[in-house]
Amino acid sequence: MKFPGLRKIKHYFPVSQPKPQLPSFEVRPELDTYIVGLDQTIVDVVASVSDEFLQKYNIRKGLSNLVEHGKANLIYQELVAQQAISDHFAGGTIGNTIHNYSVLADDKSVLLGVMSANIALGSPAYHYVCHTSSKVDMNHLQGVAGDIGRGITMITPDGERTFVIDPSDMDELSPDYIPTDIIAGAAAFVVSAYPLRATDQPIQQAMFKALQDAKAHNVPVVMSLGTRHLVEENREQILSTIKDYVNVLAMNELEAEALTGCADPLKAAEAILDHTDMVLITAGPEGLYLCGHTDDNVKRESSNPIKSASLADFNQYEFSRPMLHANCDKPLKVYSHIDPYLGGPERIKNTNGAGDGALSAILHDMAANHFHKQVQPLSGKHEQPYLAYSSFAQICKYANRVSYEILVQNAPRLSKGLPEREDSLEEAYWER
Ligand SMILES: Nc1ncnc2c1ncn2[C@@H]1O[C@H](COP(=O)(O)OP(=O)(O)OP(=O)(O)O)[C@@H](O)[C@H]1O
Ligand SMILES: Nc1nc2c(ncn2[C@@H]2O[C@H](CO)[C@@H](O)[C@H]2O)c(=O)[nH]1
Repeated sequence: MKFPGLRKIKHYFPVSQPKPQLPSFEVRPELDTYIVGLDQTIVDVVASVSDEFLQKYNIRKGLSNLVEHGKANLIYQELVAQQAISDHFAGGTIGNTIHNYSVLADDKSVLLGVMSANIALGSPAYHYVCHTSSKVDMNHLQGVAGDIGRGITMITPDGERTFVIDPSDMDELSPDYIPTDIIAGAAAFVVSAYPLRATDQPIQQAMFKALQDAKAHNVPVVMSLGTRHLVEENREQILSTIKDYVNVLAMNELEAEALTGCADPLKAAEAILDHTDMVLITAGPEGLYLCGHTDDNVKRESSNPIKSASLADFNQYEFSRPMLHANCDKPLKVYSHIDPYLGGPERIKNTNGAGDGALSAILHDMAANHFHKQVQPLSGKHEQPYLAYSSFAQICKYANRVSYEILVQNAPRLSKGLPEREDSLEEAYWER
């Protein structure tokens, strides 16, 4: 607006400066750096159980078991009677990932999924909202009449977690609730393979609409595989989805084996890189692998000890930065591995979400690159269209560190960021 006439003293409001931006929790695509996640909205009901309890209900240990409502209720009631339930946490593999991203990056993300339209105190939806970062924008969720999903998370004495999923309305997400403009402006779009087992449910179409939007707007697509038997049972569909849409694929070593037939994570990564650009394989006490592509012209040699396993000298170029295969003149496969941070915690409270934590660190690095490119487009860091801000080796360290933080707490979601001194994507800190 033009100022109405001149005044002797200062203008009453600035006319030449842009209107100051008021803070907003809602993501504004043209102003914010953010990632978007699509998920089945699930609350984790955490309970301690014995191995016999799992056998009694014929539940496959270590996996995510989809069961019908009646059986889930029976299990839930028995756990209540045994006073075995310790707490309710917000869950969902992608919900966890974007929450953790928002905590790490101290920045916004958008959750696409369903939410109970009327939230009663103590309901699954109530617990979900209470335990989600305020930086996760939930304005685009679809209201539903019923409950969100309930994931009974059973922790056996060895610290392993096993899920029984009661879906309720979690798969009702309709393609009408996929905001193309929000996806188009994102630094990354992240989804899991879980909706692929929701046969004939609206969430599958919603997921493919979101994938198409991301692809159409060159937004990197990140997919996590969920759980081993999901991959075994939907292998062909998962493979074709990866080939058509996915740039970064995350999984644990069991899921990698189910997908490729290779029990060896390096060999599995090598095979998967024929279909996608970058791959994260977490391997529990063996640490994690981050593998991908870089252009031969910009490859950088590692100064770490060079390792050989099923691939000789596999980490030779781990100081390179990840690129999309399509952006490389001469694509080179790059492999990096790291052992658990400090050898792993002395006592693991539970492993639930450790893999999701690693993925959120990768997303943070990718979003940091997107942000840096927006504010410093001429920087030497963007001479090539890199996929992430840091090198493979550096991202490994960060991802590993975040997993450790999840292992030493009781929940799959970070309640706070890393200690301030470590809150850094810079290589310098980690070298000390
Ligand atoms: N027993 C362990 N000892 C040391 N570190 C561990 C252990 N288990 C997990 N980690 C760390 O956590 C990371 C991720 O663990 P894991 O491979 O168990 O993930 P995941 O199976 O995908 O988990 P989730 O599906 O619950 O998110 C590992 O790469 C490693 O750094
Ligand atoms: N979206 C989704 N998340 C799941 C499923 N089963 C387990 N999880 C989540 O996986 C997380 C740990 O990786 C937990 O917080 C669970 O809520 C599922 O079927 N769908």
